[in-house]
Amino acid sequence: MQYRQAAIEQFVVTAQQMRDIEGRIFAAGIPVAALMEKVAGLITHRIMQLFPISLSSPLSSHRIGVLVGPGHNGGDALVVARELHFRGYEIYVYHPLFKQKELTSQHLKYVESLGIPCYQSVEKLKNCDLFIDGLFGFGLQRAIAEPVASAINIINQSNKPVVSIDVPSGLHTDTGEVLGIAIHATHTLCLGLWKLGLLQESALEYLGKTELIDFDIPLADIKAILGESPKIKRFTTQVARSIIGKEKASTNSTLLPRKLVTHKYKEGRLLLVCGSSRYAGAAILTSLGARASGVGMLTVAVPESLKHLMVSKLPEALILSCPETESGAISQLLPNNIDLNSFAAIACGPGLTTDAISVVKQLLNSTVPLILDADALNILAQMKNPWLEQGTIDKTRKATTILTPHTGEFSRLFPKINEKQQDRIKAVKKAAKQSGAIVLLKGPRTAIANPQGEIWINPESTPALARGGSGDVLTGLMGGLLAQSISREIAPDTVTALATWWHSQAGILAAVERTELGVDAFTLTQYLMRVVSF
Ligand SMILES: NC(=O)C1=CN([C@@H]2O[C@H](COP(=O)(O)OP(=O)(O)OC[C@H]3O[C@@H](n4cnc5c(N)ncnc54)[C@H](OP(=O)(O)O)[C@@H]3O)[C@@H](O)[C@H]2O)[C@@H](O)CC1
Ligand SMILES: Nc1ncnc2c1ncn2[C@@H]1O[C@H](COP(=O)(O)OP(=O)(O)O)[C@@H](O)[C@H]1O
Ligand SMILES: [K+]
Repeated sequence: MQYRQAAIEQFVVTAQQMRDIEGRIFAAGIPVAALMEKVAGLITHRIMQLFPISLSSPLSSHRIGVLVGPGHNGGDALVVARELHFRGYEIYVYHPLFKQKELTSQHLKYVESLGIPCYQSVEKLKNCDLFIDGLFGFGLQRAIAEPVASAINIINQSNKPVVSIDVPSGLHTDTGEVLGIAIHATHTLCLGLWKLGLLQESALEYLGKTELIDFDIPLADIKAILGESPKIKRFTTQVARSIIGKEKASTNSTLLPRKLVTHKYKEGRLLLVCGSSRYAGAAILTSLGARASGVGMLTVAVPESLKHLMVSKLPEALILSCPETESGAISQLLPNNIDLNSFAAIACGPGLTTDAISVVKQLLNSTVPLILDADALNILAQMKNPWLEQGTIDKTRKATTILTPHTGEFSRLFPKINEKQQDRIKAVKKAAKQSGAIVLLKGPRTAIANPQGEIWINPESTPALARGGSGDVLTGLMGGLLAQSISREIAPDTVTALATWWHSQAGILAAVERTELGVDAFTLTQYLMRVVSF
């Protein structure tokens, strides 16, 4: 059961994949109507938990407006309407379109026969306290037209809670794009498997709280369509925990438990290259992110003028003071005697300024797993390196390369990928294939792709992280994890996703305790450890 839940929460489907899975289970014999009853029963149960008929209910009355579209999303809504009616709720149905699928039309007929008022004007539902949105699900094909568009507008203006069945009506199931207008839900009960569009940034403002209603689609049918190892997955807390599961914890259980017999160099040697006299704080924040990862040995290369500051902030780290340019950036060389290939991983970029170009070139020539962020990405973009278009960065470097752009850095690095902005998942997939690197596209729904087209999506985050310096923390944390992962055989794209998950969860925890405005980047570093002491 636990295995099923963990697996099902990871899967992500397009509308076509959902249709294909649905097709298999119908072909195997389950009647469409039986499945609809089952699904709608689960939705009813959940709505009754969220909005019970009791003194503790968030509703002032129990009048519920049910919005019914022409397809099976509308059919689900009608079964929910019928069941809630029998449970004592006062139901009003709005069904704007005459042409309905057969099953939907039958349910409407029965609902009408029960004396439940059914209207073609949404105005008649104006006294309802709650709306259930069954206008369109994954069958929405084109922009919403009148009269439904105006009805959605009225519902959105009402400021009442709205529970959307499967997806908020009006959102494209795959891209999350708004097709004309969309329902602003307060709750989205996604049916069976997570729809890709619900993980796209453009959908976020419309979703409200999201949850999956598992209706027991056999895993074999899911795997038959998505493959044994699905290409797109959500990086859930269970995934993070399963990484622990691969190791036997010798002492207390933390994210990456250690063997009893070990030493600092076995627990990861990380080199950070960051900071300038202009952006000294970036070097500190990146280092504190790395510190929180538990990395065994941290070395930080900074311009020589930052050395004392860094020593005072990070007494445990080895600070390499590098010669600097007139502008205060790290210049041509790290100290000559440094053997870059002795590190398990290198992370470079925060606060560098674009004057540190020679250093980035030098690091690209190393054969160590390398994370490039911030100005290192801007430098890479300026270099117009052919690797970015030939998919050969990893092969040429003979080591993993991880690029962590936000949207602006992404468009500078990959100017030719002018996918419709909505489909960030498609864009990051193309970027990874085109460059041969692992690419992490930052934002409210960060997505990570490897060159083989495998994608992790970080499903939870908080706008509290939209704050200068929080990306620097991520780079350090990721560097520390990457350095430690080498001996643990965790794939680098998984490490990238693990760092992203950890960073977001720390932001969420900090925002709960301190509000969204209380999560400055330094504070964020102080919350990281609390997330993973499971
Ligand atoms: N998969 C599963 O396992 C299960 C799925 N279930 C449920 O089924 C839902 C999917 O049902 P669905 O395929 O009938 O599609 P749905 O979204 O209701 O609407 C399609 C209808 O709308 C129409 N239409 C399209 N665009 C339009 C527009 N702009 N303006 C006007 N009309 C438009 C289109 O007709 P068309 O005009 O294109 O011929 C068609 O009639 C799914 O989301 C879930 O709730 C569960 O019951 C059981 C398990
Ligand atoms: N609205 C948001 N919701 C969730 N996470 C966000 C949001 N905005 C930014 N973030 C996260 O915060 C971090 C910001 O990184 P970045 O843009 O590089 O900032 P900086 O360079 O100032 O450190 C990224 O991890 C990003 O995913
Ligand atoms: K819907």
